[in-house]
Amino acid sequence: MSRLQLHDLQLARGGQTILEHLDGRFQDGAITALIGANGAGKSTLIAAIMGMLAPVAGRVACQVPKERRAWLPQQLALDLGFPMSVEELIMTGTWPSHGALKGYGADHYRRGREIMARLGISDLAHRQLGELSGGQRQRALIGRTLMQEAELLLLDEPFANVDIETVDVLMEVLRDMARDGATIIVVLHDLEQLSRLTDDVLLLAGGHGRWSSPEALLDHQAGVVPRAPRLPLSFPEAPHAGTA
Ligand SMILES: Nc1ncnc2c1ncn2[C@@H]1O[C@H](COP(=O)(O)OP(=O)(O)OP(=O)(O)O)[C@@H](O)[C@H]1O
Repeated sequence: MSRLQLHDLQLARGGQTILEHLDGRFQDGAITALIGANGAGKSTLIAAIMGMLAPVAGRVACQVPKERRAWLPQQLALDLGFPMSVEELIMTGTWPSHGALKGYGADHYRRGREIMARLGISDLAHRQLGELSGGQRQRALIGRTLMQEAELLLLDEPFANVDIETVDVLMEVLRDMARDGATIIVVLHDLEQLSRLTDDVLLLAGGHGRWSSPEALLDHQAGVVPRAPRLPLSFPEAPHAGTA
């Protein structure tokens, strides 16, 4: 089953085509790695999937309701300087379905506490976001998507500037969300993380997309540079239009 499909998608930025003839299905309950060199078009594709960028041609078919779609940008892109506690942030996860003005019920608060316990941040509930470490902040942000009951989750380098223990916790939570049927797409640059976490790979290169498996990608990388720790090093040639 796939609730997110790309059909001959063409995307442009500033009048310049960035990606074209992009096809494929993201499987429900699977975690897909989105990889590619800087400027390959990863953020552009994410913007299109989130409905923030209209395609030049083709389409994104997404059956996940808007209130169940969540997008977690790179931490650096987030302004977390405004006064808000960890608990308050997590509770905002109810906004897309419940509205921002209705206030929260006892059930919401109970779920919020369960989520913080699961993420190991209960003792930080009343801490301001600006006073958190990178790992603590990322746990809180993932907590918000759990509160939202996100069924489509896009994450841009979620493990950057995050401690090893937090990486383990977050990977476990993401795997659980996928097991519950969520479609998860994660921009990654780290091969080890990719092989631990993901089921599928969508590689962007040369304006095209190519689907692969983590195993095939790792085999290819091992042949190119033994013990290569980081992506991107070299990618298999992306097929040209019509040959995919
Ligand atoms: N608003 C914009 N106007 C014009 N060009 C843009 C705009 N945003 C991005 N681009 C260009 O589109 C191309 C794809 O950018 P995109 O941010 O999607 O790549 P990326 O794969 O996410 O890169 P990175 O790994 O560096 O985040 C780049 O050449 C970039 O310079």
